[in-house]
Amino acid sequence: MSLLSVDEAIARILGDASAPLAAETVRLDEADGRTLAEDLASKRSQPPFPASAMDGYALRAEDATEGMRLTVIGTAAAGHGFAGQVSAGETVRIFTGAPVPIGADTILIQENAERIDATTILVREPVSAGRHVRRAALDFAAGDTLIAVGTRLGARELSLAAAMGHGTVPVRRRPRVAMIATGDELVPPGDMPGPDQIISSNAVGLAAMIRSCGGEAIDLGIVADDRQAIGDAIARAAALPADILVTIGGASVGDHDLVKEALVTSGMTLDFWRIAMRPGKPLMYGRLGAQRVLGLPGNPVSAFVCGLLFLRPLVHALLGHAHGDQSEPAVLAADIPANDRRQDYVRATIAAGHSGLPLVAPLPIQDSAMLSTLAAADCLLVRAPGATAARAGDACHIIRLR
Ligand SMILES: Nc1nc2c(c(=O)[nH]1)N[C@H]1C(S)=C(S)[C@@H](COP(=O)(O)OP(=O)(O)OC[C@H]3O[C@@H](n4cnc5c(N)ncnc54)[C@H](O)[C@@H]3O)O[C@H]1N2
Ligand code: MOO
Repeated sequence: MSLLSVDEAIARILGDASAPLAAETVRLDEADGRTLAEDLASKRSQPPFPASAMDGYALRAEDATEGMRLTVIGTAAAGHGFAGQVSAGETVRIFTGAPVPIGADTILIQENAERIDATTILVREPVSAGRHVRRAALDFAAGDTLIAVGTRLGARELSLAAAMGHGTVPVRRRPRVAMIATGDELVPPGDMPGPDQIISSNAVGLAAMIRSCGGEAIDLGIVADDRQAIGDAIARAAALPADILVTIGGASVGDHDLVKEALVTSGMTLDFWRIAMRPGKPLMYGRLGAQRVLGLPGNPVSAFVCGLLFLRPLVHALLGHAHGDQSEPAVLAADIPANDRRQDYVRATIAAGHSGLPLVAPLPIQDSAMLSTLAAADCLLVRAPGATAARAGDACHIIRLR
């Protein structure tokens, strides 16, 4: 049986998400992690006036010579400028952030001024022209485009947007991802499993992955391995305004693997099922109305790796981000055997290498049910289909997990 390659599967999924979701306007305090939908230009200049960077005295550069006595004619504080003008032999007491008064062009820091009496100071050290004055628009000017479309907004961009005069920003709508876990054996996290049962661990991890790449996760819970129950859950999901439906488990060939059949009965157009990948072979993709359907295998590591390789790029594509190769070069720390026809994603640890490249050691057991090794891994070592045996010191490629 010839299986679809990982690259072809990614291309098919992303080909179905060529247009990003619509934009919406959100308040800045709700915009953390959102993707900017338009270039953002500044509504104002910063600072809007020449501003003092220090506490001290505003004066004219030519008066800033050692031993000079100056008359203090007023005070300028942040938020309270001095209305008058500074002339020869005059100074204004000034504080950090205050507008530099007209006529003054230099700040003498207070450590270098001696207060002689209530209205006189002595310049103790000379200061060069323009010192400690932030010119108007030093940071940015009105009209400057400072944050590019497609930027994921974080702490730095949000502060900048606020300073630019924006109270709201246009962002891409968050891709909504509904999830259904299937399996008679599953109980929700926190519940005590009965005999023959295990805890449904995949959805909570996938939800975290979805949120961290900019999507919104809607967990529809656990559904029994029953045609009717799965069909009902699919109908509930299809009625939601979700962009992606993720099913977990029941994707393989066993008698209880009913998800594909239930989806097709519900009207899904199947694009592909099963790919040349380990873990993750039973991956499925299709369309159910407006929703893209990603059928993930139930094995916890398979579900996670398929989430990383297919769901994350899909969410990114709906946010308008270009898809790039997630892998990077590394060096093997151990000999590894030849690969078969499936692209392998091997859990591995990273040590610092002499060449500057990460030195990668595969973990000894690669069972796709083992979450402890997934959590212990620093990266996935990517092995191409048909790759020959490789030796310690050989080049390789990894996808970082941390
Ligand atoms: N005869 C064959 N058997 C299997 C094949 C095959 O090609 N021929 N493929 C294997 C591969 S590869 C995988 S991966 C699994 C995937 O199977 P399913 O997607 O049908 O998953 P399930 O059978 O429902 O579950 C597999 C395993 O994972 C556990 N599971 C399921 N859901 C969850 C969840 N939400 N949280 C935690 N664990 C979950 C489940 O209990 C099973 O242990 O099929 C192989 N079989
Ligand atoms: O290839 Mo399946 O995805 O575990 O192990």
